[in-house]
Amino acid sequence: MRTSVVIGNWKMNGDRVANIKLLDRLEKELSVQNNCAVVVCPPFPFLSQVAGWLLSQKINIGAQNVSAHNYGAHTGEVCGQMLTELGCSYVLLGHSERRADNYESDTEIAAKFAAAIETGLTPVLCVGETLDQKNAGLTQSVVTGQITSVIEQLGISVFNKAIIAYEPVWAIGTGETATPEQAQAVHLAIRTLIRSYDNILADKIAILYGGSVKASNAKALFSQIDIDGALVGGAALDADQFISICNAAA
Ligand SMILES: O=C[C@H](O)COP(=O)(O)O
Repeated sequence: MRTSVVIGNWKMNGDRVANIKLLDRLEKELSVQNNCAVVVCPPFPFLSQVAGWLLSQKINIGAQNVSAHNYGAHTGEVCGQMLTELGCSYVLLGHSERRADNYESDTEIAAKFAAAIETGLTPVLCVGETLDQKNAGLTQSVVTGQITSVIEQLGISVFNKAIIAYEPVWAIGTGETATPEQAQAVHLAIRTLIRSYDNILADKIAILYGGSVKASNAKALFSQIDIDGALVGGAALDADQFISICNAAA
């Protein structure tokens, strides 16, 4: 039995007043179960505020990015040690918005993955195909390539302390969700890929779905055997929605 994980990616949203309103509701109303880890990933400037507010520790904190480097002359970067010092235990890596907006390559993502592991953060490796790739029948080869790139650079064992999030790019922020069956097929392919390297790890690793997850579709997605939770964007900013999604996963 794998532990479910629901991660709220706030992306570049929030302000100090709205954050408190949202966190206050989550702290009061989330009945976190042992079989479901809940994580929120605010923008860097709010990490300290969020860490100071979440005193019950039933909600974990993640960052949306990390530098591949340690301390030093890397202007504008934030290293893993700084994130752990602020209370982060997770970090999103390779989100499609960073792959597109910041031209992050698989090689760079693997370097960040290594830095995350070294500093005690749990990397959440985001993978997924664009609409053109989907229409060309390339979904599984794109996703396999993105994961294999990390395995080839770092070895399979780093995935013992990692999460994979399948996020079809065409479903992100569009309101269009992969059907539970479509998502399950890709999740199974990912687990089969991991199984080809390590059978025990394949049964253990959490594979999350992301892409327009909401209260109304969460239960059906989570009913699929290889969907272990969600990486939630827009709905993570709405307390009612996010709490419902967490309840559906628990
Ligand atoms: O990181 C979250 C994903 O990009 C999904 O975003 P969304 O739920 O707004 O579609």
